[in-house]
Amino acid sequence: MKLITAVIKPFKLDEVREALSAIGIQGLTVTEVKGFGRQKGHTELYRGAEYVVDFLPKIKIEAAVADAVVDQVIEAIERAARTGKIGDGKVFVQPLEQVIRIRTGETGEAAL
Ligand SMILES: Nc1ncnc2c1ncn2[C@@H]1O[C@H](COP(=O)(O)OP(=O)(O)OP(=O)(O)O)[C@@H](O)[C@H]1O
Repeated sequence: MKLITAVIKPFKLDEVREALSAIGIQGLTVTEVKGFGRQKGHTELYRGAEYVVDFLPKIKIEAAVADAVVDQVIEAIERAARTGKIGDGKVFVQPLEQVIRIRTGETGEAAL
């Protein structure tokens, strides 16, 4: 299993969620975050307003997925979140040791 973390532009959240649902991803955690990439200190347009601050609002998405679908998930996020402009975000992939569904005690991929 892998934990896929993506940091995306907030207005892309719906498209990314739909793309992930379409390939059968059943669970997702979403957090409002702030961050910067290589364009630190530059301006970026966010909902019509220009930001000249270092930290820009972003959305962090976390999905625990089976190894077999990792590539599909990355492709779906890339396709849905890309505008081609700076700040489109990043996808991080980490090994995931264990998942436990608290209600049933199921573990591993059965708990995803
Ligand atoms: N190395 C990193 N570590 C942790 N978070 C990062 C890192 N790089 C980017 N992020 C997060 O991803 C968000 C979007 O990154 P961003 O797309 O600006 O990266 P970039 O490398 O500058 O790419 P681009 O040139 O397309 O803007 C940042 O605001 C930050 O929250």
